[in-house]
Amino acid sequence: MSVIVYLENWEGKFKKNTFEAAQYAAKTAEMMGTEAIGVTFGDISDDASVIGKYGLSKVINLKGGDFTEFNNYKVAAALKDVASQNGGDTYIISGTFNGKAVAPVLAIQTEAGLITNVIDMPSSTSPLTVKRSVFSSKGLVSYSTDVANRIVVFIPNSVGVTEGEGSAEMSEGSVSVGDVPQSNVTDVDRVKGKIPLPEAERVVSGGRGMKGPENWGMIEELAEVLDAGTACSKPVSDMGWRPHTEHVGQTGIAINPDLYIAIGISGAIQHLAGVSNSKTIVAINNDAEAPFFKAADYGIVGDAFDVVPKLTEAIKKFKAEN
Ligand SMILES: Cc1cc2nc3c(=O)[nH]c(=O)nc-3n(C[C@H](O)[C@H](O)[C@H](O)COP(=O)(O)OP(=O)(O)OC[C@H]3O[C@@H](n4cnc5c(N)ncnc54)[C@H](O)[C@@H]3O)c2cc1C
Repeated sequence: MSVIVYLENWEGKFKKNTFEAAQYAAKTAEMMGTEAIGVTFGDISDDASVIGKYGLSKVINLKGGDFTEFNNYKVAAALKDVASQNGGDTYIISGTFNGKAVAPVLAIQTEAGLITNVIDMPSSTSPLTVKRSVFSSKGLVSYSTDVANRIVVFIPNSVGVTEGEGSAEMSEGSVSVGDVPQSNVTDVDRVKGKIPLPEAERVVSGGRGMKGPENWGMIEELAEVLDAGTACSKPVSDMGWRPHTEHVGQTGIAINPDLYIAIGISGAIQHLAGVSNSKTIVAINNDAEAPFFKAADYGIVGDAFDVVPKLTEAIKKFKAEN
């Protein structure tokens, strides 16, 4: 038995998600008394040895025509082949867009027990037992599988990363992926210069209380001083005030930042479904009865147009003095 971890890279670069997956796999392998092997695809421009700081010593790099474009069937087939070459029975995948596309295909290919939405390290590895978030984050369950192959898909930023010592060796591997279904990306509309929401450690979000798109400058300014991503409620993107890529909630993106600041958002259950996994929630609303205050760790009752510029200035001052 061994642990196989999908190490995603973005145009050859590793991000925090990759390190979190590496660390999750390394700790799971330690619990199982075995080794964890990372698998990454395509040309890597980053120094792969850095993965070792998160507990992995071995990374296999798969290159070639099969892996120049992302194809979830090919990635799944490759992970399965690496596992069969190395006695792998436990797969760790970060629940990114790509990770969520790979995991179910891999589950079918390997007849594995698939556990998604995991928010913590396993409490046991025999049988594999993990805590997962259910019903749009309104509940938690402990979930076990005793199937021979198992796949853990954890919610990004739910377990965090701690940098340690160590260095990983990356070697080129070869696998056979066989004939797999092909779906092609026909067009890419890239959002430039922004922190992608699923990876953001801090998010500043605006709702209908912002009155109109012309007022988003203060959301962006607060986001800039906090090095945060920007998000919005569904009506805001439906009205075209902000792009749909910023819509968070049950029907939008589910996020997991360390800090979520909700400005002029009422706190409807469908909105909370996508943001309530945030570690600290701050709500700013001029209605003291707004439901968001029940879900928030900190609340400011006040007019956003008065509070937000003052908050931005206070953070700027704090940063300048510290
Ligand atoms: C099937 C379904 C799925 C849905 N999915 C989602 C989803 O994924 N994401 C989502 O967000 N919504 C979703 N919704 C919509 C959701 O129910 C709410 O209607 C929506 O979240 C409300 O958006 P809001 O809080 O921006 O607007 P509002 O409900 O209009 O709230 C605006 C808030 O701003 C406050 N405010 C007004 N002026 C100021 C001011 N000057 N300063 C400070 N505060 C002020 C008000 O007090 C109010 O609380 C869904 C609904 C359905 C039925």
